[in-house]
Amino acid sequence: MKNKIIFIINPIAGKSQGKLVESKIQQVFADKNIDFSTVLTENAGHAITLAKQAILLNPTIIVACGGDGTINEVAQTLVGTDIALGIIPIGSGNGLAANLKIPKNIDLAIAGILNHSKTKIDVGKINENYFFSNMGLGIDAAVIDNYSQTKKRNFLGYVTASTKAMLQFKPKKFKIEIDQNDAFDDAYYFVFCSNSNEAGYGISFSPNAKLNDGKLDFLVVKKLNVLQQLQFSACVLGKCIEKMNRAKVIQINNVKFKTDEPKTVAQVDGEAVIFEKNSIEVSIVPNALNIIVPN
Ligand SMILES: Nc1ncnc2c1ncn2[C@@H]1O[C@H](COP(=O)(O)OP(=O)(O)OP(=O)(O)O)[C@@H](O)[C@H]1O
Repeated sequence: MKNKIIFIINPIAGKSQGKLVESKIQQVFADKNIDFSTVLTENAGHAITLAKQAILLNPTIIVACGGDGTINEVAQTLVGTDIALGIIPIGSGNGLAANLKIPKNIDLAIAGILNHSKTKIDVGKINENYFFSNMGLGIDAAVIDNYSQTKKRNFLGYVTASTKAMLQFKPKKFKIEIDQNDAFDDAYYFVFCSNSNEAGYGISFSPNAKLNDGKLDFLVVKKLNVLQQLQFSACVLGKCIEKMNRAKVIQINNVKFKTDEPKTVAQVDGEAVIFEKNSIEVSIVPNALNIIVPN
């Protein structure tokens, strides 16, 4: 079947290279006898609308050009369809693209859209929505919440947001049910479910996670004092959190979080999301997304 490719480009992702990417795509694809088109997002959430409109045109591939937030919006609409997701990673963190070994170099990433293989990956589900990389309810959610309020969409922005979160964060109380069994009931510093093995910038909280193992890697860390928080940061950098005795790492199918708080701030694929329910359910949907990766 002849490919028809639609590129959805976030112009403000990462270093705001969206327009440059659009012109490079047009240069590369113009003489390739491939049916393609490009469209730029205009605001947060717009990629969902654009992807729904794109699906009506019967493409074979929709390419998300942006970071994990843009990928999340585009891929939401593709779960369970035959249309494959492509990625040109021009975000700041680019965790999912790193796991899929999609190059950050724009020219190489575009070349990988032309010369690709198809595969399937698992998809995470949080209440009614999907995630593709990871979600969290602890300090990471506080970091992302701070980051969403900063204008610096780069590593320095994350460092500033992390420092502020470390100074202000109060552990969150959850009753946690795993695979239909009561498992934990405590106050937590870190609560994280991951489909992918990278969270962005080469940082990993779940180095053993696999995108196609039909499982989520679940990590909880009980509340920590200041020294233990420093140990946690060192363990994140050393990719060995599971060695901390206040941490538990388990592979799971689903998890339910119950809280007495009226609102819970979560991070979902690196974007802050507020849940106004006292129950949050997270599960894995195996092989639910077609994806293309460079050959
Ligand atoms: N034109 C736009 N103006 C403002 N925000 C936009 C626009 N288009 C998309 N967005 C929003 O920008 C946010 C950030 O996008 P994205 O996650 O792709 O980049 P990033 O945060 O730089 O990368 P990463 O998530 O990999 O760190 C998303 O929430 C998306 O909805």
